[in-house]
Amino acid sequence: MRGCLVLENGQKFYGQLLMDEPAVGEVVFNTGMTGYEETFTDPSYAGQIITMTYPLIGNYGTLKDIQQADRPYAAGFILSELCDRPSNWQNEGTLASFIMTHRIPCLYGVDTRAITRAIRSHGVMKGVIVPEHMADADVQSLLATPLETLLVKQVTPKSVRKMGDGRFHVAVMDFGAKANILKSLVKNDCRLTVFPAYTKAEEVLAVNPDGIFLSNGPGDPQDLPEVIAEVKKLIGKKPIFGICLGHQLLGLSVGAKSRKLAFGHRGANHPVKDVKTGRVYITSQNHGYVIDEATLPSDAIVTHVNLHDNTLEGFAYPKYNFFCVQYHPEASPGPTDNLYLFEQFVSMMEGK
Ligand SMILES: NC(=O)CC[C@H](N)C(=O)O
Repeated sequence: MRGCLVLENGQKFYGQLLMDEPAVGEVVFNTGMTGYEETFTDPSYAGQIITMTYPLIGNYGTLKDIQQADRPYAAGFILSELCDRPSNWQNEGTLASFIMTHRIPCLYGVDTRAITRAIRSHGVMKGVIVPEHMADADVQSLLATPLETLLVKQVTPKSVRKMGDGRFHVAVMDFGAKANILKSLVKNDCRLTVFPAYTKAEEVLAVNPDGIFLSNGPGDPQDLPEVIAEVKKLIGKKPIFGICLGHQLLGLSVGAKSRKLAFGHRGANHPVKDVKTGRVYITSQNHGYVIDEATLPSDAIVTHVNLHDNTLEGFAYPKYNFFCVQYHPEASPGPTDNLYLFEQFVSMMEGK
C-alpha cells in the first residue's frame, strides 16, 4: 500500500507502507550504517519516528539476543530499501516480520536523504505516517495531536528486579535502560537492584548499594522534576555513574541547564574528545537534548566534548563522587571503545 510522511511544515514524502496504521511522532534521523535492530529497540526512542539514513536496512535480519528491550517503543520507522532476503547465519526472521509483529508503522521505499535534509534545515519536527488516500482533514487532525511528554512512564519497569551476583551492589534507576548497559554492569562484577524511575531516594539508599547508576531514557529531562528532586537527594551519598538521560538529570540536579539541539545526535560515528588525554573516540549516540556546558557549576569538570558541534559529552563532579556521559559507552549499536567507563565506575566503588 502507498503511504506518506507528512511533516508539520507541510512537506510530504511518499513510499510504501507495511501496515495501514498511522503514526504520530517527532521525526528524527539516525546515521548508523549497522545496528538497526538495537536502534529500533532502544527505549529512548519512545514517541519518535526514526528515519534511517543508511540506504539498505534489514539485510542481516533480526536476532532477539541483541535487542535492547522486550519490544520497540518508537512511534514509527522510515527506511529507504527494506531488505526482505536477509543473509546471516544467526538470523531469526526478517525485519519486516519483526516490525509487523510489534505493529510499528513503517514507511519504506522513500527518499530518506530528502527527509534528512528537511530535518537538518528545519530541526526535528512532528510528523505523521499515513496511507496515501487518507483525507487531508484527517491528516491535519492527526498532526494536531499533542505529543506525549511523560515518555519515561511508558518505558520504565513496573517493579524492582535483581540481576547478576557480582561483588559490587549497584542500585540502577531505570528510565528505559538499554539491555547492554545492565549486561555491561553485570560483566564488570556488579549485582544490580533495578528500580522503576519514580522510586524515592530513601528506598534506593535503603538497599545500601555500593554505587548508583542513572540510565538512558526518552523525552525531555526537564519533564522530570519529581525524578530530579530524588536525584538531588542521591548525589554525594554514593558513587554515581550516569549515561545519556542519566547525565542530563545529574546536570539539572546540580543546577545546570539543558537545551534542545536542532536535530540531535543519533548514530554510531560521533567523534568525542576526552579532554584530559586529548584522545578522540568514535561514539554511539542518541540524544536530542544537551546540558549547556556554560551553566555547569565552576567546580564540575568537563571530561568529554563533541567534536562536531563542541557540545558537552561528559562531566565529573569530584566533590560529589559522580561522573556521567551524554553518549553511549555500552555501544549496542556502535563502537565498544568506551566500555572502560564501566571499569572506572567499579574503581570508584572500590574507593580507588
Ligand atoms: N538516550 C537517551 O537517554 C536520550 C536522553 C534524552 N531523551 C534526549 O533525547 O536527549
